[in-house]
Amino acid sequence: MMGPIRMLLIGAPGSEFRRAAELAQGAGAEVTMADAPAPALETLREQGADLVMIDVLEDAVGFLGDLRRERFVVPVLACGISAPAERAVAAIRAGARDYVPLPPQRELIAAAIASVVERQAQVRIGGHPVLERAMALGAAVAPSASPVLVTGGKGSGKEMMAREIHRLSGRTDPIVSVECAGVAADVLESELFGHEAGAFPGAAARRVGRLESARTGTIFLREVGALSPATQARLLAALIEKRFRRVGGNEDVVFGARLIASTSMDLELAVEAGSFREDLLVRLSLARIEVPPLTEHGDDIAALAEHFVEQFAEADGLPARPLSPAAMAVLRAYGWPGNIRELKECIHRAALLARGNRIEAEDLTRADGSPLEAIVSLPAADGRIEVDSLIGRTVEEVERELILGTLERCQGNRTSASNILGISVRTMRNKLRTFIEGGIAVPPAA
Ligand SMILES: Nc1ncnc2c1ncn2[C@@H]1O[C@H](COP(=O)(O)OP(=O)(O)OP(=O)(O)O)[C@@H](O)[C@H]1O
Repeated sequence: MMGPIRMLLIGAPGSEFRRAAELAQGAGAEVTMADAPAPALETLREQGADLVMIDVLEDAVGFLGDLRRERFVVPVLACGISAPAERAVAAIRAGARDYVPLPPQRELIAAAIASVVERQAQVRIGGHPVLERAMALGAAVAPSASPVLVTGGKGSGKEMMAREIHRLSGRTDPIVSVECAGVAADVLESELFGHEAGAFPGAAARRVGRLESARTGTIFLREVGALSPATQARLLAALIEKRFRRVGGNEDVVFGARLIASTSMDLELAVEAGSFREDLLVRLSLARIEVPPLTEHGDDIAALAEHFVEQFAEADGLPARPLSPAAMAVLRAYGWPGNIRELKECIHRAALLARGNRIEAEDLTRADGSPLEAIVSLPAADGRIEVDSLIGRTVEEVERELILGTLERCQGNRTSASNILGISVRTMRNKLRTFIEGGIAVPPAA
């Protein structure tokens, strides 16, 4: 079970607020209403929430301060009925993500929920054997209680894999996902293990952590390599003893959830560098699944791109615009260092920027705005290759130059170059070996 988004609405009950709750429920959220910040904090301590919305007529700034002091990590939206601008600004300054005017618009509430649901997206695209092999491994380990380490490049689909393993595990409690990178060590410790009243100066009351709220479901730790040494030690002890204590507590809490951790860093290197515990890595690595980079299942690019086009069109309430053949060729030829997430963001930008009734090659850009087209090398626009300059050369020569030229463009990256050329990495390696044996210089591997 994935579990619906838990949304907490804080404000005096009124028709606008009821409307916001109805819209949120309509968008798939499970809504809890609190008529003031104090009972809302109680709810957060006991059961947490995925998204909070607070009326700026309440003390939103004070509430955001309480969240910080009690080390909660939860996105907060401010809202209000023609509220004075300074109240909205103060809430944003105090850490609210955004301001939603009331009465609420369906799209705004849906977008707010979608930003949280993004992580829960269920539709999995792609049938390339390389990805299927990894998925089969995930399915094989799903029923066991053993921890799983999911490795792979940034944005390659590690969380997607974790959710798939959870889905196939048969566990009825939810999967709870925690981001470990970029969160202060003490905040993360409370987030994971909870704390008792008085554990630290801001700890006004007991708080249940995510390991506890996952019950017998799955706890997913994103970028586990970012855990502090103290939290690593606590986590290892919890895995061994199947129980833990809340921060500042002396009562044991049963740890019944299954742990799945992801990393895009090389944890063996982190062990060598002394920043990650070897005993924890050994325990996490009992079941290890490598999610392949997008270029290794390049045949899935078209289906993924079309899926994202439809997804964004639906979210914006617009008709989906197809990708032109030239745009598709650029997508296939690009190296995708940021993998599926980069592809998804690229399609999102293109869907917003495209002016015509198709998404064209020039609509595809990287996050810095540079056009993808300029980065990839493609045959002439009409799809035909300029042959005049090639006449007189042997097929073998042309093939060699094409391979070496592509490899150079890819800064030596064998996988990207093979994908662009439409050959397997093994064929690429064999060709390169022949070139080297023939005394021809080959760009070093990236
Ligand atoms: N097979 C797939 N089909 C459809 N969408 C996918 C697929 N794999 C990943 N995605 C989407 O791509 C994005 C990145 O995936 P995900 O968050 O699982 O990657 P990650 O490797 O965990 O990322 P990070 O390295 O940032 O932790 C998400 O929006 C996810 O929904």
